[in-house]
Amino acid sequence: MSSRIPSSSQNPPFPRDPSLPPTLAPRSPSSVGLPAGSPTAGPPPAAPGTPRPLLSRYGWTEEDETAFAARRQAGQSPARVVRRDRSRCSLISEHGPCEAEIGRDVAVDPLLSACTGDWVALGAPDPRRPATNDPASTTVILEVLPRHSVLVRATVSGRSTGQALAANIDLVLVVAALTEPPRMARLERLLALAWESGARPLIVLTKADLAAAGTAAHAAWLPAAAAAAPGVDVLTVSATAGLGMDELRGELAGPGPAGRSAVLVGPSGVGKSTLVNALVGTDLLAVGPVRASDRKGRHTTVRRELIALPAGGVLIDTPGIRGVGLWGAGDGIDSTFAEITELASGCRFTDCEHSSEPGCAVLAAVEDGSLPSRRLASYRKLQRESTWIQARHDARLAAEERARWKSTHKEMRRLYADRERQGRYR
Ligand SMILES: Nc1nc2c(ncn2[C@@H]2O[C@H](COP(=O)(O)OP(=O)(O)OP(=O)(O)O)[C@@H](O)[C@H]2O)c(=O)[nH]1
Ligand SMILES: [Zn+2]
Repeated sequence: MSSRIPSSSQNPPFPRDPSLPPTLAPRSPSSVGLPAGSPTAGPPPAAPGTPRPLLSRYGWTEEDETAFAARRQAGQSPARVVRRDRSRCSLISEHGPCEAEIGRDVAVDPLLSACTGDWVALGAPDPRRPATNDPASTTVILEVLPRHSVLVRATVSGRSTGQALAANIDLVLVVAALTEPPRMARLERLLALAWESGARPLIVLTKADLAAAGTAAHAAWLPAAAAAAPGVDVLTVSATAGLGMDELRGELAGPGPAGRSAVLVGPSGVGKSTLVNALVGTDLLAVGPVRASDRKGRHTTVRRELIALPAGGVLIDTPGIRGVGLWGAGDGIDSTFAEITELASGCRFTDCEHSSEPGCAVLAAVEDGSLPSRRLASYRKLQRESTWIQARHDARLAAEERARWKSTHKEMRRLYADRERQGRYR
């Protein structure tokens, strides 16, 4: 069996979600209960405070339901984004999978627009919009509900804005292989990103069957993890041998009925896909049943990026998360380097950069050996990177502002010219 999850470019069939009842085929959006042009249409309102059984497997809580009560009254229904495409999303609604277009009131900023893991309000589209034959246009994402956490990356291309990759996550699984020597700087970068998201990082050391406790590789890792991530839990697992997997399942299932939502980050080859497959079970790549109506398989939707796990909890695995850069990770860096942040409060100058300033408590700690100089160097490097990305972002905002003014001026000049002409020829 291959341990690899297909990439979206391979366009595999929509994998069946093992958490769904076998009879629950994906429905057309109209079966989500929201016929077009009928703003009050929708599923019968639930008693406030009653979570929907299917959505609760995806993390919807009673508190969420209570907060949604007014929207329910207005005929809207909640859903979670399973995958974001250009102008639409694949979602899990309380009746099963569906698709919906992103409404015109949803922000276009990639930082704020719907991303995998977002909870959204579904409703009927704007009645002023021309009707189409596209079934996804009969249900629209009216709003992205407030997030409790979001993993953001700097966009890789020319545009220097942040891009939300995964929302409403509770855990960031920072994955590394015990068979490779610890790479501290990489670990610290991923931890900064994790803290910045608002979720809790958990270090997962894979391939324990190849580097069992007592071996040199194993022995190097635990102190390294403790030094790079003070206070962060470390789990040692082997997906292939089943070691430590129950603990991991327990972490994902969490204490409550809704489970935890987790994303995986880590370099290529450390065993993320193998981990996903082991957690999800072999069902992940199975093709759904053939539709009775037209005997067609479900070939429309590509890879699902948010999966409810059979043992509880939700796993988010989007291609974009695998190579993340930092974005505005100032607080995340401070959490990752908590001991430096604490030392810095003892520096003489509040804007101390801990490079050569007199009275620098951080440099003093390096001097007396209580702070490894490697740790300070890593901190500085991440700070520089984060500052650079922020500056690039600010520069882009300034350029956009200038462009807006330019076009406003042009428009005003045109208006004046028009008026002048009209005056002249009146
Ligand atoms: N022995 C052993 N091999 C493993 C384990 N987990 C993964 N592997 C192997 O490690 C290799 C890489 O695993 P993947 O799951 O593809 O790694 P990945 O992190 O998903 O890599 P990318 O998809 O490139 O990001 C594969 O050959 C796996 O079979 C494990 O627990 N034990
Ligand atoms: Zn200092």
